[in-house]
Formats: sequence, C-alpha cells, structure tokens
Amino acid sequence: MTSVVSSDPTPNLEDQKQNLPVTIITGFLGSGKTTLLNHILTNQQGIKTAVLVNEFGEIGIDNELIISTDQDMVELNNGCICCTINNDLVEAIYKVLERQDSIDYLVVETTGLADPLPVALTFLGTELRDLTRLDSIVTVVDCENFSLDLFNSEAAYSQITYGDVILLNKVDLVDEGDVDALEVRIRDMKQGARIIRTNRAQVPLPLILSVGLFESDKYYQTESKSDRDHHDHHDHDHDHHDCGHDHSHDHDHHHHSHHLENDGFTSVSFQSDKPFAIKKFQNFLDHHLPETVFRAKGILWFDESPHRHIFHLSGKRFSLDDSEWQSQPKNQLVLIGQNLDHDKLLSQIQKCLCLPSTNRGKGFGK
Ligand SMILES: Nc1nc2c(ncn2[C@@H]2O[C@H](COP(=O)(O)OP(=O)(O)OP(=O)(O)O)[C@@H](O)[C@H]2O)c(=O)[nH]1
Repeated sequence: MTSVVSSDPTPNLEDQKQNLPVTIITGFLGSGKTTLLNHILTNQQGIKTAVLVNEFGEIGIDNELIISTDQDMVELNNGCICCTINNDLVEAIYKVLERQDSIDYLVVETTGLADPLPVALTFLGTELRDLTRLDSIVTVVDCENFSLDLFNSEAAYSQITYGDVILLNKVDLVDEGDVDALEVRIRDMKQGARIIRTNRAQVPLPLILSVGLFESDKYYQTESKSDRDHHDHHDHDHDHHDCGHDHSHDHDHHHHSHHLENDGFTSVSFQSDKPFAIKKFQNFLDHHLPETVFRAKGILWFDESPHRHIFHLSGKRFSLDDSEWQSQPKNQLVLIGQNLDHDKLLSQIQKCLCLPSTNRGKGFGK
C-alpha cells in the first residue's frame, strides 16, 4: 500500500498496513464536506481512494457534484447514515473491502444531519475493526453560518465534540475577528482538536489523512459516557442515539425520521423532466423561500439556458454555477430545513416550471 505522510507513526504500523484506513468527514449542512471530498479526490496522488457518500434527501445530488474518478464509488441513498449503520453502510464497506487490492483509503462523508458517533462505531464495534483502521474524524464548520443555537441540533454538537480535526471553512466570508471568536468557542467545546482554517476546504492532505488521530480507547469510554449523558439530559422523544448505539437490532425508518423531526429538519425533493422558467424560479427564491430552509442544492435546467446549472444555498447565501449537460437535461432540487410545509413548497416549485408556450426564445436572464 502506498501511504500518505504520517505525522505521527504509531507503534502498530504493521497492523495499520493491513487495515484499510478510514477517514470520516462530518459537518453541518452546507459546511463544505463535498468540497473537501473533491479536494481529497483531486489531490490524493498515487493513493486509490474509495468514497462512501450519504445524503439527506431522496434524490442523490451529491453524486452529480462529486468529481468523478475511475475509482469506486458507492452511494448510500436512503437517508441518514446513522440509520443505515447495521445494513447499508456495512454492506457498502464490504463492497469496498472486497476490492481491497486496489483501494488504499476510504473516506466516508456523512449527511449534514448525522451524528458521526454511530458511523465511527460501525468501524469499531463490528468485525470491521479487524479490517479497517479509523484514522480520524474530520469536521467541517461553516464559519459564516455556524451557530449551535441556530441549528438547535444535537447532531451539530456531536460533530464538533467527536472531531479530531476541525476545519473552520469559508473563512473568505467572515472577518478574521469572527473566526477568532469561533475558534475560541470551538476549542471550548472540544479540547485537543486540530483546528485548521480553510477556504474552499483547501487543506494540505497530510494534515487530515493518515494522521492516526483517532483514539479508539478514549473513544469507547467517551461513547459510553455520552450515551448515558444523552439519555439523562434529553427528553425521551429524542431517541436517535438509540439508532446508532444499539447494534443488536434492526432499525426501522419511521423511528429514524422521527428523530430527524425532533431535530426539526426535513427535506423536500423535487424532480422534473421539464425546465424551469428562470424568472419564476427567481421569484420563488426572492419571495417564497421560507427562512427555515437552511440548505438547498440542485441540478437545474432553465428553458432559457443551454447550460446545466449547479445550485447551492447555505444559510442565506446562494450560488448558481454553469456546467455542461452530459445527459438528458432535467431538474433536481432538494430543500432541507426546519418545519417545512412540504406540500406548499412542492406546489410553489411546480409553478416555476416553464409552460409550453411562454418564455420560449428569450435569452437567459432577460
Ligand atoms: N465562499 C465559500 N464557499 C464555499 C466554501 N466551501 C464550500 N463552499 C460552497 O458552499 C456550498 C456548500 O458546499 P458543499 O461542499 O456542497 O457542502 P456540504 O457540506 O457537502 O453540504 P451537504 O452535503 O448538503 O451537507 C457550495 O456552494 C460550495 O461551493 C468556502 O470556503 N467559501
């Protein structure tokens, strides 16, 4: 196996060579996890990296956004990774392991709403422990939007407390003083983490991969303590830690979506093989998008444009980038937020579709 520079070689290097190193990328919705993944895939020279991507929402947008490589990619597409811990995730990992001859590194990107703890436990608590080596949990933080009070999400808290490396990302969007204040706050929540400031998740890879920062002994203790704490401190409706911690029974998806509703986040997915009218969609964004939509992403097709438009919204900021269609144009849009009126949103998005006789022939943006 080719190995990346290791800043701190540990004594059991021999074991490490045999086990597939794994890095878990976590971080809240829109913080830059896919951006980091793309950075890794583009720059991991000479290392064959497999990625497992899981996203919240019925439509897999991320697989459209990940720079395609000739390496293995298995996408789990049925909800939050912490729910699929006992079936799909393990299955996907085995698929990668079966090809171990050609895979040097595994990166798992969790959904923005996942607690990384159950994902990490998958690697430690099952027979995977002997086949993989959990190298580190990397947490991406959106410096512009980070606020645990705003998210009101336990998963957001866990993402910080279980991060071995914490990337303070999107530093380009905030004043340095604000990043300083955020760093103090995060150091307070998680002592001993390696904190790195990044723009577009551009981090030297030796600082985050093959770093051997994950300490499983400490982790096991933390896990059982945190498990107790969670059950002591939170109301009984919020039972999502059961989802990841008890490996002995099957999960049902109702149970899981219940936990997401407790965090208040749901997703609305829209697909159509018809184009949007640009002005209608703009009107939707300007006047009808509720503030409670925290994250949106889409591959958009506008009647007025020959391009494939990649749409992102995180917090209040949105972007629309051009690319080229490699396949039949279509619209795919996922909105994620708290307390969403699904039917209303879907009907509003539906109304953005171009009616057959209108808008034809007008240029983009006119
Ligand atoms: N200005 C700026 N934008 C960034 C930076 N990093 C990522 N973005 C943008 O933020 C948006 C969200 O980035 P993603 O990488 O898709 O975020 P994510 O964490 O994978 O999102 P989810 O999977 O939906 O949780 C995209 O529009 C990115 O281009 C950064 O450092 N600065």
